[in-house]
Amino acid sequence: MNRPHPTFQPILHTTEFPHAKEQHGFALNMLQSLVIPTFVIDIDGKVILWNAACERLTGVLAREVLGTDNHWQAFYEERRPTLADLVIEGSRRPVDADASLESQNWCEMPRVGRRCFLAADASPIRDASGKLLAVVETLRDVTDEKRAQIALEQLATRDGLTGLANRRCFDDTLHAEWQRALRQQQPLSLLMVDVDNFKQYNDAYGHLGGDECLQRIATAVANEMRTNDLVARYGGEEFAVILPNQSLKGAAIVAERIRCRVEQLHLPNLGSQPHVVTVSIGAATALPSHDTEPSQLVATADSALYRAKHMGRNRISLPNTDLPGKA
Ligand SMILES: Nc1nc2c(ncn2[C@@H]2O[C@H](COP(=O)(O)OP(=O)(O)OP(=O)(O)O)[C@@H](O)[C@H]2O)c(=O)[nH]1
Repeated sequence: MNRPHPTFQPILHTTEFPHAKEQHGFALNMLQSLVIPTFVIDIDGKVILWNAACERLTGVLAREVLGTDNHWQAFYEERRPTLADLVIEGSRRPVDADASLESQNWCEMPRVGRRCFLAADASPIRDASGKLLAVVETLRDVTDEKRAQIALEQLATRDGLTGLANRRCFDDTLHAEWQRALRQQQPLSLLMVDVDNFKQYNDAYGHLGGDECLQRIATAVANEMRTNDLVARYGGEEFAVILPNQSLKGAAIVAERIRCRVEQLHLPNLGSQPHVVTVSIGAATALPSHDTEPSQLVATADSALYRAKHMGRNRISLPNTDLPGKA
C-alpha cells in the first residue's frame, strides 16, 4: 500500500561521484522552486518531487503524493500512466532507452474540477554512468490556446448559420476524396440539394423564418448521413453531400431518403405546391481518372439538379435518367 511521505525527501542515490548526491539535491531544490509545474518520479514510479506550481495547477498537494504512485489522480479519473511513467516503461526496452517524450492532451484534472489541455515533457535523469535515476515531467496549461485554436478551426471550416461544413471545407474535402478515389479506384458520388421555392418561403415567413428553415433542413440532412459522408452548405439555400465509395445506385437511394426526410418535416410553405417545404436533388457519380476533375462531378450533379427543378421540383434526378418524384 502507498503511504504519503510526510515531508519531501529526495531519494536519489549515487556513489560514483562524491558530490553527486548534493548536486542532485540541489537540482531537485531548484525544480521545487520552479514556476513551471514539475514533478519527478523515481524508477519505481514513486513521486520524489511535486513542486508548488504543480500543486497550484492540479490542486493536489505534495504531501498527498510524495512517496506514492498516485500522481495519475491529479490528471485522470481512472488509473493510467503519465508521460513520466511511459519514459520509465520505455527505459526497459533497449530501443527506447534514451527517449524523452512530449505530448499534448486533454486531462480531466479531477481535483480542480475542470478539463485542461496540458503540454507535457518528460525526460530521464541519469547518473554519470548512464543509469536511470528518475524522470522529470514538466507541464504547461495550454487550455486557452487550444480553445482558441478549436474556435478558429470551426470558423474556418463551418457554416455559421447551419453548423455544417462550409464551402471551403467542401472544396477541400471533394479534392481529397477525389484523390483517394483515384488511388483506390473507387467511385465517388455527389448530391446537390436545393430547397424548392425558397424565395416564396422567405417572402411569406421573413428572412429569419427562412434562416430557421435552413437550419431544420441542415439538421435533417446531416442526420441521414454516415460518418464518412460530408454534408456542406454549398451556398444560399443549396447543400452538397459527398458520398465516398458510393455507386450512382447507392447515391440515388440516399438522395431519395433525404428528399423524403425533408418532406416529412412538414414545414409549411403555403406559397408552393405541395404546401410544405421540399427539396430537389441532383446526383452524379464518377470513377476518377487522371483525365477528369472534381469540377466535372459538380457540373454533372448541377445539371441533374437543374433537370429535377425543370421536371417539377420535389424529386431526384440522375444523369440521363429522371426518377419519378412525389410532387
Ligand atoms: N433566409 C435566408 N434566405 C436565403 C439565404 N440564402 C439564400 N436565401 C434566399 O433563397 C432564395 C433563393 O431563391 P431562388 O434562387 O429564386 O430559388 P427558389 O425560390 O428556391 O426557387 P427554385 O430553386 O427554383 O425552386 C432567395 O430569396 C435568397 O434570398 C439565407 O441564408 N437565409
